[in-house]
Amino acid sequence: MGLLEGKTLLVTGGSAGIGRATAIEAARQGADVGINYIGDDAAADACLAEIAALGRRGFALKGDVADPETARAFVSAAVERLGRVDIFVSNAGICPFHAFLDMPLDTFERTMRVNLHGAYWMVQAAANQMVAQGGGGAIVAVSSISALVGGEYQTRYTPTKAGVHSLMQSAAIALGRHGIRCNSVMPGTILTDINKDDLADPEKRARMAARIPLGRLGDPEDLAGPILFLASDMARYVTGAALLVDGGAFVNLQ
Ligand SMILES: NC(=O)C1=CN([C@@H]2O[C@H](COP(=O)(O)OP(=O)(O)OC[C@H]3O[C@@H](n4cnc5c(N)ncnc54)[C@H](OP(=O)(O)O)[C@@H]3O)[C@@H](O)[C@H]2O)C=CC1
Ligand SMILES: C[C@H](O)[C@@H]1OC(=O)[C@H](O)[C@@H]1O
Repeated sequence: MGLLEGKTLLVTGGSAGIGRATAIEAARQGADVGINYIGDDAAADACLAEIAALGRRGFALKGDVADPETARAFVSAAVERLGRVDIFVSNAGICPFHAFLDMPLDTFERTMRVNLHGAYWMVQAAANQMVAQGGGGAIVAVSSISALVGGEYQTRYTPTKAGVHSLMQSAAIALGRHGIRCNSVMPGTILTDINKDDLADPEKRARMAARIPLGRLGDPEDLAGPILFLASDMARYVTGAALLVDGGAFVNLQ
């Protein structure tokens, strides 16, 4: 029997990278799965096909997480298609690399709106559904090692990841009385589309890899287990926690 047998799980940014790996592993573990994405219809369809091949129900909702209306639509679609929301994974995010001193206003605002505002409205919509249906629930947000350490070209990104971590801590307090647990994962450097341009520089890629005691950059599938553990009943007494999933990069000072 799978870890998530009989549960329903929603994940934002489920068409690619960490969200996609999480969606597919959740289906493998017995969950029905709804994914949100913003643009890549073919990738969303491919993910749904994998969920169906695992014998689970799935649906996709296209929409921008920065728009609070997308959160309401995603949760409504989940109730209509899957009946309820047991687990919510807030994952969608962007990271346009740019220098600090000439940061364009629109790059700053877009990153805040997608990564932080988007997580806030999505988590609130999912929590309202969990409270209304009863029986508790689990919320996992994808924060980052970047909540704890900086990046020269990530000055509008790292505060959003610290904000997501903080949101899970406060939501854990607000929702504990409803039996809803809220935790975050903090990935290190994971090979996905979000950083393929940045890591195309072989020198930077080698420098990032050299910092990792486990000897390699991460793959999206490395996150699925930790996310789904926190989402599962095996973590029933864990809330307000943050789990680094970075191959040991953070602790490697010297
Ligand atoms: N990769 C890494 O090294 C790390 C990533 N993270 C975090 O992990 C999360 C996932 O990143 P990752 O898997 O690498 O990224 P990817 O670029 O591989 O995937 C991003 C996903 O989010 C979707 N998406 C992007 N913008 C929006 C939006 N405005 N509304 C709805 N969906 C959106 C994309 O949809 P579509 O396919 O349609 O474009 C896609 O499904 C992010 O929050 C990121 O900050 C944290 C630490 C490290
Ligand atoms: C996109 C970056 O490569 C990635 O994003 C994060 O949150 C990590 O800290 C990496 O810098």
